[in-house]
Amino acid sequence: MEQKLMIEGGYPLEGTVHISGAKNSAVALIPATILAESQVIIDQLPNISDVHLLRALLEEIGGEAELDENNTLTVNPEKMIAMPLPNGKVKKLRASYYLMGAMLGRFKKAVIGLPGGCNLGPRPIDQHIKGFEALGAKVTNEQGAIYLRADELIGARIYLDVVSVGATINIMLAAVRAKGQTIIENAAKEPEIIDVATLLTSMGAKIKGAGTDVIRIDGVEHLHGCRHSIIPDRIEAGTYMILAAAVGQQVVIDNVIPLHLESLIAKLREMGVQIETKDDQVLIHSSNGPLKSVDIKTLVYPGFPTDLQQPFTSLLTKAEGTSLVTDTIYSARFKHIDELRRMGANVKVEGRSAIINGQARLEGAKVKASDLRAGAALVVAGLMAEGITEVSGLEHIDRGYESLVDKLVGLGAKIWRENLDIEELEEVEK
Ligand SMILES: CC(=O)N[C@H]1[C@@H](OP(=O)(O)OP(=O)(O)OC[C@H]2O[C@@H](n3ccc(=O)[nH]c3=O)[C@H](O)[C@@H]2O)O[C@H](CO)[C@@H](O)[C@@H]1O
Ligand SMILES: C=C(OP(=O)(O)O)C(=O)O
Repeated sequence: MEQKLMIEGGYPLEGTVHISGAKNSAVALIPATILAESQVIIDQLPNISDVHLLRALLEEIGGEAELDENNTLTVNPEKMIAMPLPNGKVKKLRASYYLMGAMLGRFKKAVIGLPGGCNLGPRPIDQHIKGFEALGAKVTNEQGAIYLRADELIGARIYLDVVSVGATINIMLAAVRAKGQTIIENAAKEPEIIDVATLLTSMGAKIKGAGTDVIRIDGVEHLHGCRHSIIPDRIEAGTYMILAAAVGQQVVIDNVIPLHLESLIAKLREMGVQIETKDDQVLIHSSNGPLKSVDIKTLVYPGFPTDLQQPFTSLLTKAEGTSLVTDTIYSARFKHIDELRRMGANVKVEGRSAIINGQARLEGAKVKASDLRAGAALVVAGLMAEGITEVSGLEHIDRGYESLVDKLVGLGAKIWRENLDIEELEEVEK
């Protein structure tokens, strides 16, 4: 049954919230297991729909993949085959494109339907394809599916024209099984890339420089099983930090790597939020006075993450003064703005920027999450607003936030799920 989120705003948050494993790592680590020749175990995966879909995709290609109640995934990749996946589950998430690199690496061929995921405007994969071609693959697009074939993969020097997390990881997945050395120049430096490189290295791959903008990979003939523990989700952690800054009294964000969130911490401090960092915790204290407006520009890591732009915009509706939010990664990532306006926010979008006039009095409304982080933005707004906010489009939020309701209830929020009524179901089906 389709559901909606109900939020009664105005209750302060207090307590500790535990952060799950990183979605944007998980969605690459799971396809990476295809490359091994024996059992791979990944601990602490987030319990989210993207993980369930990818687990099921591993079974579709003949693997054994079991997720237990502790969110540990055990994959036996031995019986996997190069099954074409032109349609179906691959269309439901963006990260299914990692099956291209992993299957190309292992089987030297793959057929993968063009990926889905959040609709943030165009999400090209030309740099992934450029990389696969440089390694010797023939790549064609036939009726919405990408066909990849190679007699053999041979290491190459690949310069990325745009810094891309997806292309960096995908090329790495194929290159670990290529002959000779691959050098990825202008690589992305996100922590999730280091996490994937750590898993591959535990499997026997030879990778140097992950986390810098030049990655060197010496291909190997065999990759073996291993056990890996995923990094914490910096975007989930950042979302709770924003929530705590918006409506928190004293909130401890537990299981986080503060270094991964330096850009957000700096911006929150600039707004007047009091933050303490420990080894694996961030503490947010309620601010003494009103929050100050700030400008943000999303950039590749270690810049301000595009995935936190939307929830951060909700927080800025509360700040004193005018803020400017510019998304240089996804210039159309502003579908949450109309919904925030319905709740009383004074925001307008001009080109790739949103201009936010602060100190708005938000009021509960019926709103729709158009994508994952738009959903997070509406949860922040709903908790700040007076009255009840109803958020539909929950399937987007469930792609990326494990136990959102339970975690927020644990902090004292009034939030619950309800089934959609018949009229709302008809509206969804239109
Ligand atoms: C650099 C960056 O912030 N990446 C974010 C991006 O990753 P995601 O992997 O989706 O995007 P990429 O990092 O690959 O893309 C970064 C930029 O390069 C462009 N591009 C990408 C690949 C390509 O072949 N051609 C091309 O032009 C994209 O349109 C985008 O403007 O969204 C994810 C989900 O929201 C985030 O978790 C990532 O942190
Ligand atoms: C947009 C996101 O996810 P995806 O790229 O998987 O759609 C996200 O994590 O914010």
